[in-house]
Amino acid sequence: MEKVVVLGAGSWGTALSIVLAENGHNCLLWSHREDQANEINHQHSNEKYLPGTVLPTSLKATSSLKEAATHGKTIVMAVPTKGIREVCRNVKEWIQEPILFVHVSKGIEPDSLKRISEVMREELPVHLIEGIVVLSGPSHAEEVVLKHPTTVTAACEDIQYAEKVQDLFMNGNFRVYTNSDVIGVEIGGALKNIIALGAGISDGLGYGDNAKAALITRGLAEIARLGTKMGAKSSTFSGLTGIGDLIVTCTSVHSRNWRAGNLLGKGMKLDDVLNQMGMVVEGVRTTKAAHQLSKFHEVPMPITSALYAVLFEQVDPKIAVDQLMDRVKKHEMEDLFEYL
Ligand SMILES: NC(=O)C1=CN([C@@H]2O[C@H](COP(=O)(O)OP(=O)(O)OC[C@H]3O[C@@H](n4cnc5c(N)ncnc54)[C@H](OP(=O)(O)O)[C@@H]3O)[C@@H](O)[C@H]2O)C=CC1
Ligand SMILES: O=C(CO)COP(=O)(O)O
Repeated sequence: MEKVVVLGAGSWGTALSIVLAENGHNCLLWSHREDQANEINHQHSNEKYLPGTVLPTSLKATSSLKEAATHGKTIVMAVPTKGIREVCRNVKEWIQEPILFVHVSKGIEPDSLKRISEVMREELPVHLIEGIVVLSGPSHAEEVVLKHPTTVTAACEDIQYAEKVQDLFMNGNFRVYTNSDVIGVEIGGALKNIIALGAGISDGLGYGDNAKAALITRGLAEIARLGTKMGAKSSTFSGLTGIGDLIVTCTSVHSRNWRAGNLLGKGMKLDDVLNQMGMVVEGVRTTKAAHQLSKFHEVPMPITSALYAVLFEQVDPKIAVDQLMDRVKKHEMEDLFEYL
């Protein structure tokens, strides 16, 4: 039994805390809202983020970051990308020994263009980091709490830390693989949200399965094109954190990115969509970051550019789709030519 703390009591932080608590670990879940920590401790529920889910009584919550930071030697960061820097800055004040950090957030920081593990290394003193592992894959919180079979990947350049995280989380319903390609796992997990927004828009416009299959397949091509340029292994994109997460996010009604895209496709304005969602829609900020990355690395990313135009330049979604279809002729495998 290990002592593990999870920072961030939204859907994913809570679902992962349940996995850890039910695996027999002493898991403490930190919420930045005292009322939510009280609800978890006394009602054994988190109605805003996982309605109807009964939390194990062994799962404890706190709103004290000091208590959380001194609970054990493993910290799972489960706040949205936008909150990672702030939480790292605040928690490091209380940490007293090297910590194995696990992050589960799927995004890229706009402007700095940093991946989450890079942001964490910028904010946390090196002597406080035992290792940083990214845990990612096709895994909607709503299905994890129902104990439906789920597979994810724990990635770290130093595979012993990925294996430690595999041991912590793995059980009969939650299968964890390991990988050493941190760049590929982080890029795949972050950029699939852009394509999921696009798939939602396509469905909202009333287009069918042909269009969605096209978005998933050509979306993967542009994610891999950028990712490999950034140093990822191309094989990672055919794994759980690449095509696996793309499939689940583009096809599931649980996906906040798909749902947000669907409302955009039906004509709702972005601000109204985000207000209505009430949960994080990572793909919006990541579209901005990926658009910047594609320019920086001079990698064509037509679907990302179309999404950028819809989200930030008020281009009508139908016109954006027409423009994607009207692009110049291409060979499907042109990316492979570079490697032949
Ligand atoms: N939900 C899922 O199925 C999965 C999510 N992920 C990823 O996990 C990350 C977290 O997502 P998820 O849990 O779903 O998001 P939610 O929107 O469900 O919850 C976010 C939680 O983080 C809290 N929070 C936001 N900003 C801060 C901050 N600065 N400091 C402290 N707490 C903060 C929110 O608090 P408040 O209530 O006050 O807003 C809320 O409790 C995302 O990057 C997402 O892509 C990955 C796999 C699956
Ligand atoms: O990453 C996820 C599933 O793997 C969750 O996706 P959403 O953030 O779109 O709900």
